[in-house]
Formats: sequence, structure tokens, C-alpha cells
Amino acid sequence: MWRRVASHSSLFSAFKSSVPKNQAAYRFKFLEVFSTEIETPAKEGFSSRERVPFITFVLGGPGSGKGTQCAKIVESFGFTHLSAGDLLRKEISSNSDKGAMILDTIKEGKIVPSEVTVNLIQRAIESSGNYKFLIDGFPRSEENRIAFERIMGAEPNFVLFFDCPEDEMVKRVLSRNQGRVDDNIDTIKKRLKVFVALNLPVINYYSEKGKVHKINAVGTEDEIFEQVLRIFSAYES
Ligand SMILES: Nc1ncnc2c1ncn2[C@@H]1O[C@H](COP(=O)(O)OP(=O)(O)OP(=O)(O)O)[C@@H](O)[C@H]1O
Ligand SMILES: O=c1ccn([C@@H]2O[C@H](COP(=O)(O)O)[C@@H](O)[C@H]2O)c(=O)[nH]1
Ligand SMILES: [Mg+2]
Repeated sequence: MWRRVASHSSLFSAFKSSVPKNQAAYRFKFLEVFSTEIETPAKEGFSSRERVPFITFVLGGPGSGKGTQCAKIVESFGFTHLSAGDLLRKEISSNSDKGAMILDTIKEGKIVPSEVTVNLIQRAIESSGNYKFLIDGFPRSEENRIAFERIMGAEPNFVLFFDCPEDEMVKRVLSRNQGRVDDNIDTIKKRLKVFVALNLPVINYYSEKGKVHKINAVGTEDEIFEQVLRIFSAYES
């Protein structure tokens, strides 16, 4: 469901600028969606002919399997996968002036200032050419959530929550072997604390709005994807 939550939506202009000039009808549809104050029901799901923007937040603790399952969703349903952590890591490797601050924050398992992450997500959305997005590992806190809704002028259609016991998450992260600076036991402990203190309130917020699909994240990748598949299939229309 897209609900306009700000008087001027920058997501609106983002989508406007990403639509090729010769797709006037397509552009008009975005205008229609974002210029109404009425709640627009997402009855159509994400395969509607109108190609209305569709956002899923993918949340869960460190190592719960968000990235792994997002790759499968991309294959089956054509979403663009935007991992906030990957966007931040890319920013570090691009030698941006914010790189050092981001690296220090990640090493400490803390949360990067909201406007930095939202701007990276916004740019990635603008340049994607797609209209359906998996935003993985964001929003990390209520402050992140509020910043996203204010800057983008939109809420997610729904939220996937990968529910995984801490010991399983620790085991997976420690055997991930991707050379991440935060995949060590000290940082994992901090990330788990931050997840409980700051990320769970976001999940609870959307849960109270009836937007959360909880996935049991224990099992084989394929078993977990069966649950994911059922959810996405219900939104395919
Ligand atoms: N169902 C599963 N069973 C066992 N291992 C898994 C499963 N799903 C993913 N993994 C492995 O666990 C590790 C963490 O998975 P993944 O990177 O997808 O988690 P994540 O939620 O994106 O973590 P982070 O928040 O730290 O980025 C990876 O090495 C992945 O291959
Ligand atoms: O919205 C976000 C997402 C991530 N971070 C920081 O990056 C690391 C790694 O994130 P993953 O999702 O596990 O790849 C996370 O611990 C945070 O330090 C962030 O600040 N904001
Ligand atoms: Mg990940």
C-alpha cells in the first residue's frame, strides 16, 4: 500500500526522473498515485499493469538469511535488491568523504545516520529503472523509519521478518567467510544488542499496522524460501 505521508514526496520526483520520456502513461500513473491524499489500497499487488511502486522491507537479525532469501526473490519475482549494508560498504570502497565514518560505525555495530542511508537508498531506487524493491536491513531504527517515510513520502507495502534464534545467527555469521569487518564475535554481540533495542521496535510498529509477515528462519534455504514464496505469490496479481 502506498500512502502519501509528506506534502512533497521526493520519491515521486525520483520515480518521475527515472521514467523514460516516451513512457508518458507510465509517468502519469506515478503522478496519479503520489498526488492523491487518499490511501491507495495495494489490492493490485506488484504485478499490476500500472507498475505502481512496490516496496518490501526485509528485516531480521544479523545472519538471519535476509540476503540469501532476497537473491531468490529477485530470481523468481524480478525485484531489485537493495541491501542497505551493501550500499554502505560500497560507499566505503568508493573513497567517499563519509567512508571513514561509515566504516567506524559498522565496526562498532552501530547505526549510520539516517540521512546518509536514506540518500543512498533513494539514489539506488532512482537509477534502478525498476518499480519493485526489496530494501534489505533497513530501517534499522525508528529514527531510520521516520526519516525514510519523511524523505521518500512512502511506507512499505509489507515487511518480511526473518525470525531466527541468536545462537543460529551467531553460527551463520561466524562461518560466512566474506571478509566483512563486522563478522567477528565482539561486533556480532553488539549488532545483536542493537537489533533487539532499535530494530525490533520497527518490526513491532509495522506489526501493529498489520504489515509484517514473519518467517521461521530456521531450516534449509529451500525450506525457508517455500514460506517466502507463499507470501510473494499472494501479492502477485
Ligand atoms: N537457511 C540457512 N541455513 C544455514 N545457513 C544459511 C541459511 N541461510 C543463509 N545461510 C548462510 O548464513 C550466512 C548469513 O546469511 P545472509 O548473509 O543471507 O544473512 P543476512 O541476514 O543478510 O545477514 P547480515 O544482516 O549480517 O547481512 C551466509 O553465509 C549464508 O550462506
Ligand atoms: O540501514 C543500515 C544498514 C546497515 N547499517 C550498518 O551496516 C552494518 C551491516 O549491515 P548488514 O545489513 O548486516 O549488511 C550494520 O551492522 C550497521 O552497522 C546501518 O548503519 N544502517
Ligand atoms: Mg545481509
